[in-house]
Amino acid sequence: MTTTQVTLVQIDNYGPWTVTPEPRREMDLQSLQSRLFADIAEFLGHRDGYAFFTRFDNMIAVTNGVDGDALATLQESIGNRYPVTVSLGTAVSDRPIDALEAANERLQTEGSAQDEGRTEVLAGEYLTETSPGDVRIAHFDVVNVTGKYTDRLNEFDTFIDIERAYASLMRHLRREHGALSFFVGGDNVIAVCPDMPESAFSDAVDHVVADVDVELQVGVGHGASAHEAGFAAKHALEDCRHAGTAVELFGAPAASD
Ligand SMILES: Nc1nc2c(ncn2[C@@H]2O[C@H](COP(=O)(O)OP(=O)(O)OP(=O)(O)O)[C@@H](O)[C@H]2O)c(=O)[nH]1
Repeated sequence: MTTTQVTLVQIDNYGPWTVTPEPRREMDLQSLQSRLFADIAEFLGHRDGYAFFTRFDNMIAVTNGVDGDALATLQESIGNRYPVTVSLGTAVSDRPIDALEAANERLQTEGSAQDEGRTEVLAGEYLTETSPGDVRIAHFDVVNVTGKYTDRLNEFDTFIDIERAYASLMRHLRREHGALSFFVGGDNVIAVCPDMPESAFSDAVDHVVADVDVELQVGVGHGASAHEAGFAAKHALEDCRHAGTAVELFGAPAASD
């Protein structure tokens, strides 16, 4: 059974800050947001967590193995170095969407994202132990994106097709399984999944072909942390490339089939 620890990172009162005392230059906001994401990704990555940029003002992280003290250090360091602060809500569940819901609620009950009195909330529950079956990651990519898209179409039309495939996949996995899928660049989507049978991954690939006519392949891995599971998934994806298969599982077998 998977046990995913999810942390919601929310920039405090960011909307008002972006327009005070008047609207700020857009590229200044973009560089602030990407630097903040890079810092959070680096901090959590060194502790074997994964961070996803999602909307940048809110980011979602898988933090199995990271405790409240470490997150407090992250929060303090951001407060010292940036003109904004962050709140961090964390929760644990067997389904990633349920962990995120609970993490989100921890911030929502403390006040609005645009409440100037609600800053630097650090709330949550943290796993005290980790085990190899806790995190399951599925790493999807488009089969031969270079030959079919990058070397043939202009970048914007390629982007439209990749985003359509991402939207189709993320909705399907959210609806059917409570998984959280994130576009991570290029033609890659990383899905944080609960226990799912192998057939669920081939169903997801079939769904995207039928829905938007984009062919995906996927490697699936387990681990005690996001890094361990994600690394195994990358190896499984390499197996797809070599074997020409759509789905490969790495390590422990899927829960049931
Ligand atoms: N985030 C992330 N991006 C990757 C990774 N591997 C490749 N990419 C991105 O995906 C793009 C396409 O690379 P590939 O997926 O290897 O190319 P492809 O033509 O689809 O080849 P096949 O996957 O073998 O079918 C690269 O330009 C990178 O931007 C990865 O592990 N993580």
